[in-house]
Amino acid sequence: MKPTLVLVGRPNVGKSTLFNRLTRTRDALVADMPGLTRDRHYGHGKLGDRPYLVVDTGGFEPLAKDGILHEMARQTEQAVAEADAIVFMVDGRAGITPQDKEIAKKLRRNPRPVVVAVNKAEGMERGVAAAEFHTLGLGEPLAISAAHGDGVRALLEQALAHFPEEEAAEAEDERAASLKVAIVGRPNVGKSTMINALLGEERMIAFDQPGTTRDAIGVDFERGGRRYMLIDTAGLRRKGRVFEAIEKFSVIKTLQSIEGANVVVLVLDARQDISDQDAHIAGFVIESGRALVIAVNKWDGLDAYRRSQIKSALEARLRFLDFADFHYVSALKGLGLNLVFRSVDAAYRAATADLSTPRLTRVLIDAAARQTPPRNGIFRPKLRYAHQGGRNPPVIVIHGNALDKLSDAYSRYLERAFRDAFRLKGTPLRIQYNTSDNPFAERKPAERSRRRPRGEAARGAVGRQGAPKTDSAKAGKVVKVAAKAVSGESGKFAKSPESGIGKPRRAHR
Ligand SMILES: Nc1nc2c(ncn2[C@@H]2O[C@H](COP(=O)(O)OP(=O)(O)OP(=O)(O)O)[C@@H](O)[C@H]2O)c(=O)[nH]1
Ligand SMILES: Nc1nc2c(ncn2[C@@H]2O[C@H](COP(=O)(O)OP(=O)(O)OP(=O)(O)O)[C@@H](O)[C@H]2O)c(=O)[nH]1
Repeated sequence: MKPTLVLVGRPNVGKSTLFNRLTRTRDALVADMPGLTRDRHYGHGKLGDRPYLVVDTGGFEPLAKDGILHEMARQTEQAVAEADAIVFMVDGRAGITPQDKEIAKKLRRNPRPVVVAVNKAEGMERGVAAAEFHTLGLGEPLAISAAHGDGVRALLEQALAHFPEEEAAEAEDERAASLKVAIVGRPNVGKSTMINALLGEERMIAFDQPGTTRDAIGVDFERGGRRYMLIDTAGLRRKGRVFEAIEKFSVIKTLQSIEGANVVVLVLDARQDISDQDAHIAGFVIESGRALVIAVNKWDGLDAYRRSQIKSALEARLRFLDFADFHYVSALKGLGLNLVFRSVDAAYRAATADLSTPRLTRVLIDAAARQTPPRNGIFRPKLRYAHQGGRNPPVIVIHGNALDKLSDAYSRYLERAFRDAFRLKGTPLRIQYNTSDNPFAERKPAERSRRRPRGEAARGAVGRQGAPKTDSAKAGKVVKVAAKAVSGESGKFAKSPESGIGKPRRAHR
């Protein structure tokens, strides 16, 4: 399982700046999906090949006794208790404050590894910046600059040092005997009721004790002749011979169980409006590349008018989930769960499908024949062939020329064509473009200006020169999804959850 890093520190030390830096590549994956907003508090990151999850706790207020700050402190304490490693951020310019000491006191009692990050240390002598923070009693502090990136790699290396590198285990897991299912959703949507309904009905096979605290508890069960493992999200506890879901909502458990699952069942509450939290959890599932089934719960006792109202509201708000099956269920009455599991199976099949190169290419060529990729300036994108670049989620790599000039709308058109042809229902799908050299890219500027075509076209050609993609284009590898992440790196990041952190230009599921 991916290790989870939790960022703590008093307000304004730079946690969200660091969070953005640690998670910046994720933006490219899920941008451009209508209606999808992202939570600024949790996301994916990578150090080289090593993936991790990161959670920004935002204003940790250990001194608050009641009200909203108290609630925030409670959530932070829960995150700290569930973290794999903690990054404790302090402000190297402000020096130690009483609040820092208070937080340090709590962290010293925590058994998890803690790294002290002394932020805003750019332009300062590293040793000097970090020196006074030794007195926090949490080991060697590291001087960093979240804004400029200095020291961030060393910080990550230290924070992740305790965790073994993930090996090819995941690929093996894919074919494991039982299909791993996570049932997730915000508090009170009925997850526990659903889990109890599932487990209560079914014969228990085994109960896996957690080997370490990082391993989620899983419960095996059989349904319709197939084996599943339900990954613990709601806090499954054994009560005599039955299992009971008891614990309260936990962000980290939710993230980890999504990561550990083959298929995620996202439970929504038909009687409540869709909230940002619902959309954020869904967004995280897509980011993780997990197959997804939606269960709209509490469907019992609603009249026809109310039901149609709810359906159209869901459609409007969750358009970015149109690749997934929606089921309208009642966990309380045990209705509709069979259909949910049928979709779970189908989504997993789609996620792990083998897509043959000849068929992919045929679908691509047919799609291009039905609708030619529109010209973009002087560029006429040309689609040549496609092959599968990965599974779970499926990755389709398309080869051709000037593919970085394809519009988002055309990309979505291609995605629909692949989804229809291969019946890829319930799984995110990633499309990558591998474009051949741009004939203008290698020429010297002088030569280019001599040969410059007129008008729009000329501006297009010159404009490309400074684009961040040029290097990778030369290498014959423009992977569109990655392009923006690079350009979003510098400068100030917005903090609003709606702001999309530097708005990637385009991306694909
Ligand atoms: N000089 C300098 N300023 C920084 C650095 N990192 C963050 N800042 C600034 O510090 C201020 C606070 O940064 P945030 O990332 O919002 O801090 P935070 O800890 O998330 O704050 P809360 O959300 O209130 O908890 C902003 O004005 C940042 O621009 C850094 O490395 N160097
Ligand atoms: N009418 C109706 N009520 C339901 C249904 N499923 C759950 N509920 C009720 O919704 C409430 C919340 O259900 P839980 O199963 O505790 O929800 P949860 O998502 O596990 O909530 P947390 O434990 O807080 O994460 C309870 O009062 C349930 O009885 C349903 O299908 N129909």
